[in-house]
Order: sequence, then C-alpha cells, then structure tokens
Amino acid sequence: MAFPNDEIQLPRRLGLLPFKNKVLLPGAVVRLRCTSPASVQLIESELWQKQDKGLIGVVPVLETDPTTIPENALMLIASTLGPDQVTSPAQEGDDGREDRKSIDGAMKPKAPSLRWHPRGVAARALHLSRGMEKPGGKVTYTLVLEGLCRFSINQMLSDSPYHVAKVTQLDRNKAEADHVAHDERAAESAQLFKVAAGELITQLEQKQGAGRSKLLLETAPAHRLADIFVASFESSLAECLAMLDAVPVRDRLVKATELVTRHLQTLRVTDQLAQKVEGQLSKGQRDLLLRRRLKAIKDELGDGDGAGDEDDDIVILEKRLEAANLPPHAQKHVKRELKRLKNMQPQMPGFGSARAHLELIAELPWTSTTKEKVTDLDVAKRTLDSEHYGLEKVKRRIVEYLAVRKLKNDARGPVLCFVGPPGVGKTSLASSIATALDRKFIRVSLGGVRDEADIRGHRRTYIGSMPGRIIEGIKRAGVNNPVILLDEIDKTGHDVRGDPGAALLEVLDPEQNTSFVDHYLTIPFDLSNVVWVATANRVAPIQPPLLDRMELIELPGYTPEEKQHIATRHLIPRQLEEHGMNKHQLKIPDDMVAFVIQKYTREAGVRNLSKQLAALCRSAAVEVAKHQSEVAVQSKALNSPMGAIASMGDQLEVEMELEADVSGATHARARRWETIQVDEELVERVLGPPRFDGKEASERVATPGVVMGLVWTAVGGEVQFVEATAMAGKGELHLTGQLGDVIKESAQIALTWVRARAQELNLHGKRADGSLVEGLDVHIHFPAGAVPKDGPSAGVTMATALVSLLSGRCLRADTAMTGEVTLRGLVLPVGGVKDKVLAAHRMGVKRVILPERNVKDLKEVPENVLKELEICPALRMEDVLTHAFEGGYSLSPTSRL
Ligand SMILES: Nc1ncnc2c1ncn2[C@@H]1O[C@H](COP(=O)(O)OP(=O)(O)OP(=O)(O)O)[C@@H](O)[C@H]1O
Repeated sequence: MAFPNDEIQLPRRLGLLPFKNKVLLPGAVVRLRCTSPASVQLIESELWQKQDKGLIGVVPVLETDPTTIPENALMLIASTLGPDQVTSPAQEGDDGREDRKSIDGAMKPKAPSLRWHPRGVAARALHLSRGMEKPGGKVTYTLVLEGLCRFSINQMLSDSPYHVAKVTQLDRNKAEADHVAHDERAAESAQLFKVAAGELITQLEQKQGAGRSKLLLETAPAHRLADIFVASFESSLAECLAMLDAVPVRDRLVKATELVTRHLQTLRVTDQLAQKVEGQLSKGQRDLLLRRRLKAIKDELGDGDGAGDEDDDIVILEKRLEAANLPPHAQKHVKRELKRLKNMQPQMPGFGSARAHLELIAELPWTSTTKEKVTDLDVAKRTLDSEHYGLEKVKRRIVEYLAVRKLKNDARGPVLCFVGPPGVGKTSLASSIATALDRKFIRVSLGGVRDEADIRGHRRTYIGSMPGRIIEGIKRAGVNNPVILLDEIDKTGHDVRGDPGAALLEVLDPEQNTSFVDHYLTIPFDLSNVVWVATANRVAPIQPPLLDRMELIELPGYTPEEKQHIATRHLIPRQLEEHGMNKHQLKIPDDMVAFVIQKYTREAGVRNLSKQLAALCRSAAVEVAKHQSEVAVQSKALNSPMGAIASMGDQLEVEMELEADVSGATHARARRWETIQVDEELVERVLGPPRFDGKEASERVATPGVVMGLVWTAVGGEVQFVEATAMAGKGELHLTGQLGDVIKESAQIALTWVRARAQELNLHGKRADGSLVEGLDVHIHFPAGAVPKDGPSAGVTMATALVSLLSGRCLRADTAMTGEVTLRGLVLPVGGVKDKVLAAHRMGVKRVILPERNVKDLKEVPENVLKELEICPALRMEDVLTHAFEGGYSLSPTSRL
C-alpha cells in the first residue's frame, strides 16, 4: 500500500481514463490492462512519453441504474464515450491475463446508460509495460497505477483521440492536515477512525500474522489513511463512490470509520461462526470447505483454470456413463458407485480409485462394434500372399478358417494357435487375419505372466489395482469385437498367485466368455464377439485344457532360400521404407543377402536377419542424408527455384538439370548421387566380422570328448556342443548347464552304458575287469543357453561324447546327432526332429544321425534341405558310433550282449 507524502500539484487539464463501475481512491494501487485505442493513446502520450512525470485522471464510468448513483453524481457526455477496454484486477488474473468475456461482451458499454462520474482521482504509473497482441500486432499496456488526489471535472474539452477535461484539484494534503489539527470535530473524527482502524489491524494481524499496517497507522495522517482503508476492503461501488465524493476531511473520516467498524463486525461474526462450525467439522470436511472457498476466490479473480473441479468432473463422468450404452446390470452398478463417489471427498483414499473404476466403465466399448465386412476369400488370400512368403499350408488353413466364419458368423470357431520359433511370422499372420476380417487388431502379451490378476484384474481393494490385460486390450481396441492375439500363451506359468491358465480358459470358452468378470471391473463383460488367436513357441508348456480349446498350426523355421526370398520381397523393401529411402539409394544384392544370412544369423525365423538389414539401412541413411544436405546447400547457392531438391533416385534427372544450369565459376557442382551397393566390405564394416564362419563345427569337434548334438529349445531346433571330460576322483558324474531332471537321468544312463561296455569299446581308463576306474570322475557340460533343457533327447549325444573322450578319437566334423539311449544301448525316438534337422542344416552340418523311428518325421522337412543332408538312421548305440567316427567304430561281439 503506497502512501504519497508530497504535495501534489495537478495541472488544469487532465487526460481521462474511464474506469468502468470501479473507483480508484487516493493511496490505492491498481493493476490494469488497457487495450482500447483511446486508452492506449492516452497512456502513450500522458504516461509512456512523460515517464515518471506523467499524470492521468481515473474517473469512474457508470452503467448502473442511475438511482444507485449518489445524488451529486454528474451526468456527462455519455454518448461520446468510446468502448471502455480497461479491466480492473477483479476482471483479470494476477498474471495480467485478459478476461475476454469482460472485454468482448459484458464490458462493452451501451452508450445511453454510460455516464462519467463528476469526480475522479489523479494517478501516476508505478509500473508500465507495453505489449503486443497476437495476431494483429495491436499494442496494449499493462500498468500499475497509484491514486494520488481527488479532482472534479469542470468541463470535457475533447473526446479524441482520448478524453481530456478541465479539472480542479480537491485534496490538498497540507491544508487537510492543518484542518485536522485545528478543527476539534475533525480531530475527534480522526481519533475515532484511528481507534477503529487500530482494532481492525490487530484483528487482521492475529489472523494473518504480523504485517506493517500498524506502522502505517502510526505514521500516516488519518485523512489519507481513510481512503487507503476503504480501498482495501471489498466495498460496494456505491460506498466507494460515496468515499470519492467525501471531499471534506471530516466527512471522509466519518464514512471511513463507519466502513471500518462494519468490517470489524463482519469479521467478528465470521470468526464466531467459523469457530463454531470448525469445531463440528472433520478434517476432510474442513479441507473441502477451504478448497471450495479457494475455488470461489479464484473464480472471482478469474484465476481458475477450470481443472480440478471435482464436482464438474463427476458431472462429466456421469454424462459419459450415460452415453456409454451400458447393459442393465452395469447401469445398476454404476448408479450405486456414482452415488458413493458423490458422497466422498476428493481427498479420501478411495476417491481416486472409485473414479478410475467408473472411468474404465465409461471407456469400455459395451455396444460399439466394428461392422464385419463380408470376407472376399480371394482378396484375403491375396493379402496373405502379399504379406507373407511361403507358408502355403498355414495360409490355406487361415483361408479355410475365414471361409467358415463367412458361412457361420459367430465367433465360436476354433481358436487358432500358431506354434513356432521366434520370427517366423506368427504375429504378422494374426494381424493379417484382422485385416482380412476388417477388424481392429490387439496384441496381448502373456510372456512371463504368472499372476492370475494379470489376466483377470486386481480386486479393487488392492492399492494400485488395475484391470487385467484382456479388459485393458478391449479398452484399447475401443470396440468389442476385435481380433485379440494372445501372444506367447506357452509362457504363462502358475504359482501361489494363482493360475493365469484357468483365467485364460474362461476367456476362450464360448460358454463362459459371454459374461467374463474382471476382478477390477466387477461387472460381467461380454467377450463372445472377440476373435481369439494365440501364438506359442512350444506346445509342451501349454496346459492340456487350454490346448483342447485351440487348433495348433505349426510354423516351421525357414530354409536359407526361403529367408532369401523373404528378405528380398518383404524385409528389404520394408526396411528401406522405414528408413526413408528407396531402392535407388541402397541396393542389397542377392549374394549379399545370402552372405548376411549365412555369416550373421543362425535362427529359425527372420527376426535377426531383419535387424541386420536394418543396420545396413541405417548406415546408408547417414550417407544419403549427408548427400541431401550437400545438394540442398548447393541448390540454395544457385538460387534455384528448386531449392528444395533433396531427394535422389527418381529425381536424379532434376539434380542433373541443376548441374546443367550452373553457369560461370561461382557455382559449385553438385556431387552426383551413386547408389550405395552393399558388398562384403560394407557388410563387415557395419555388422562387424562374420559371426558364423562355418568352421566352428569342425574346429570344436576336433577335440576328443566334444560332440555335436541336436536339441530342441524354445527357439526351435538348435545345434549344441556337448563336452565330456574325466579326471581322477570318486567315480562321480558331474553335469553342468541348465538341465532338468530328465536329462540328468539320461546322462546317468549314458554313463552306465559306456562303463558297462568299456572293454568292448576299447576305452582308456578302464580297470582290469573292464569297468571304468572307480576313482574317475566324469564331467559332462551341456550348454543349454538360457533355456532349461529338459527333454530326454540327448542320451545318444552324451554316450557318444564319453566314448570319444575315453577312446581318444575325434568325431566326424560334419555330423550332428539326436536320440535317447537305453541302458541296453537301444536308440529311442525323440521330438522336434524337423526343427532340429533345419537347425543342423543352418549350421552347415552334412550328416544327421537320428533314431530310426524318427525317419518318418523327415517328411515335414523341405525337400531342398533334405537333399543337402545325409541322414543316418540308428537302431542301437553301436550304429550311432559307426556313423559318428571316421572309418566307423569296431566293437567286439560281446558288446552286443
Ligand atoms: N513368411 C514371411 N514373409 C514375410 N515376412 C515374414 C515372414 N515371416 C516372418 N516375416 C517377418 O518377420 C518379422 C517377424 O515376424 P513376427 O513378429 O510375426 O514373428 P513371430 O513369429 O510372431 O515372433 P515371436 O514369436 O517372437 O513373436 C515380421 O516383420 C514379419 O513380417
């Protein structure tokens, strides 16, 4: 609060700023934003240019019913008053934001009812800042004005570009101070006022903490303080006008004392009431009350951002719930929940979760569906063919599936489950089904899900509870009939937290999924319109009841030739597009694709291959981008209208034209773009030295005790080197690697078989009676990678490794084997033969030893792969050894016992 000490000498003419329905009193400070041309002009000429010497008159302009205006109000020149754009603090935020409504609507004066008040207050600017409105560049001013002294308007002199009036100064500091000092009645009024003001200050300081008002009270003359005090309260317009019109000092003091006393009383009553009410309020209620008060204050100040208004939010939520077309059972639930929510306060612990729950209900697509188009099977087939190379059997089955759906349009068909190693196109086939059906596609990943709540949602009593992945997926889809892919359905486990499989069973069961209850949602949701598709890497971990609900479609791994086709037709064009390039910018020749497949990937699918191709594209992208900026700079230098030339390839000619345009020595020549041809050098530079050189197999099996075994893991078939070693010890068997119980038993059987036949096999380290030395410890290492290996398919491999170790003979370099062995040396069939053979082929293996009874499984292996392999069927362990060692393995006849 400012208090001007100096005696002000007003000029006889003052520029006037209309102050609509507000009054500035001497000693008060207001913040205003002026936008109207007249006000801007006034400020520019009278304040901006004159800086601290400038003075203007702030005069109330009244549009209210004339009866509310004090009798002595002067009616003046209403029709000449231009649109008043001045806003007061009550109409704008503290940050100076303009209240549009007040400017464009309510504040626009209706000429006939506007009147200048005959008195005003001269003011000077404490702060002035000039701004520019966007768009349009209109100048605006934000100013902080301090009221100095009253004046009366004698005559309006002009109204353009702003109003100017002839004025008479009314307040004279010194004369007033003298009057108070010498006039008894005035002194008495001053005293009364000071007492009331002092009391008010004490009250306020008790509430708001100590301020400097007391000091002001002691130092400032009472007649000046009167104005300041009145300006500080929320007084009505009429009261402020009366104060403005109270020119005689005593009148002013009496009026101010009246207002201060009234304010004091209001304060006391409010206090008493608040104390009484607060005693009965809980903390929550008190907070709510205070929050509402704060909101009301903010609204009044125009500060409210509209957010956080819980009541409004709930109304909006209610409307959304009404629009959600809820089924009757849900409506009942929602009604109850809404009622509960309305009775809660936002700070209560359950409020947030109750609202989130209702919001979920509002968001779920209870009735909205994608209209299923009539599937054109030819088009579906063409789409599948265009998106996937090969996989003829799978694509045929998908078309059959679509045909059945076309004839019988209910979702109760079988749930297709694509089974195969990673990167063979399971996910993309599922998304093609969605495209063919013209439905939304949602992928729900089940990998690592062990908690039933992940599928079925958490109960709302848990902190941080949320819906399960199925309902979450439906919400994401926004329709209740999407194609939902249950990805990696074999990776769900079960533990103490429940069995996700059981929940999935309910999801997939057409009898039950019409009323699927998510624990978080708590009301049944109909999932029967969803088309379910699943993927898995392996069948074994899938629970039998779930398997029953699904139709398995196996996707074998790809041969190098297939990968080559997939790369050239699908992966390379896709990668080029993703990297913003075209085939003129980067060319990856066929032989280089083959090189990458052979030397940098050893996978059943094409995921890794795709990554390697992406790396090549990335490195080329750097070159292309560099060249583009070079061309752009040069075209700018040439001031060419084709300054935007930036793309190569198809627009190569344009670039050349640009070169032809070059005249004179001042212009640089654009470097001509040459397609990047991927060659071995570039591949090695980007991808590093080859990872698989084809020599690994021969190098590793060149040591006795190392054998190439074929195993089956989650990533399909794999070639693994099984190593055996022996040392003096207590005759124990040590096994390392991530192995399950079954394979440990297999190892024990293999060791027993070898020990029992040590003599016939002519093995070193045997005792005189032919058995292995008791003190010889055997260690077999089975590198299973990250996947625990549990199938009994490595007995043959381990027995062969032990024979190699103890005989000191090396295996044939290009031979891999699979099969289980019995104590009597019989070779038993194993699973996953097709995948294992494909893996062996990828590894460059030439011969595969496998149980005779597995030969029939080879019909699933592509012919071109089989053509390149020598298949060695084995009935007994002796056959294995014969195939495995160079020149065979001669056994004495006793070994056949
Ligand atoms: N036969 C194919 N023709 C064209 N592209 C293919 C083919 N097989 C796989 N792809 C492509 O390989 C990439 C990997 O395929 P996708 O993600 O469908 O594999 P996935 O079998 O689902 O793997 P995961 O089990 O890891 O989920 C995709 O970009 C896919 O389009």
